[in-house]
Amino acid sequence: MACDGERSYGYDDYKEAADWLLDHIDQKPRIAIICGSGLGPLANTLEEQTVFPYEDIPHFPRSTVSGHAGRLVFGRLSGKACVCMQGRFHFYEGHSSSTVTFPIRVFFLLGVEILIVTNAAGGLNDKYNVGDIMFIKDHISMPGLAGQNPLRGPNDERFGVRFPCVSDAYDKDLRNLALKCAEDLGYLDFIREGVYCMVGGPSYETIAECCMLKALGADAVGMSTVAEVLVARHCGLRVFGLSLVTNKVVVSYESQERANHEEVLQTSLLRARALQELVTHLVGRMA
Ligand SMILES: O=P(O)(O)O[C@@H]1C[C@H](O)[C@@H](CO)O1
Ligand SMILES: Nc1nc2[nH]cnc2c(=O)[nH]1
Repeated sequence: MACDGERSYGYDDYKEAADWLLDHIDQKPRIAIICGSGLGPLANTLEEQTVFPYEDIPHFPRSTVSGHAGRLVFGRLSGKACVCMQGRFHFYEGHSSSTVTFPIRVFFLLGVEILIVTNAAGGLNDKYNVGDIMFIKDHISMPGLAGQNPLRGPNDERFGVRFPCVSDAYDKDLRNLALKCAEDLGYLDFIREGVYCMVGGPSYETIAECCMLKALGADAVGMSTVAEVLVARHCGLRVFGLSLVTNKVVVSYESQERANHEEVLQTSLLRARALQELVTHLVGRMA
């Protein structure tokens, strides 16, 4: 697939995609879930499914990463109308930030009010173990700090304001509800709360970069999520985010460990069930 690094979309593109979907679904979803690397099986648990490959939806981008199927799955989770992205878009695939976040504005136009984002991430915090689930309380955007903010460019007031505040990007009430769900499920041993740092990828971090990110206060590092969250907050969606810690980053020059995508996918498989149960429970308890 050609690199679309300069691609941007206008209101009519989002609207066409949303109207096409509305013509093909029975019920509008209130909750959207983005499945991270290897976390796609969550979408398979939806009941009364209607599935659309991305290529069938007007203007929808294509997913190119292993572990990302490339389908929108509509259906019911815990009785609530949801839509799941089975496969997301990343900058490292060559997509523009407009492409990466295209689905979010489509969800907004569908009437979605809550976004659940999941990702696979490397653990920076020394206390974290592989398989831990970190509820995201805040983020650091390395691309954003360098000017690659998805809201850069002309602002469309139909989506949101020019200068959105993001000190409350990750909804505290949703996080507290998720903590209660984790407690009910007996998962507290592997639940954490921390700061996600987004880097551009696709190369994993050098040892010096990992040491720097730790010093900056990040607990986990990954290559997604932040752009989606910024665009979601811009248009007023409430956000709950979680990272599955699929590997521990390497911080010693003596270490023989090497970050690799296979380990990421394997760990995702091991925690797939717990993640599904947690998200299902959380959606069930949302007002
Ligand atoms: O889509 P996510 O953020 O879960 O994917 C992570 C980051 C990279 O795409 C990949 C690295 O292994 O996993
Ligand atoms: N950047 C980055 N992304 C990841 N996704 C899963 N593990 C990692 C990691 O160690 N670093």
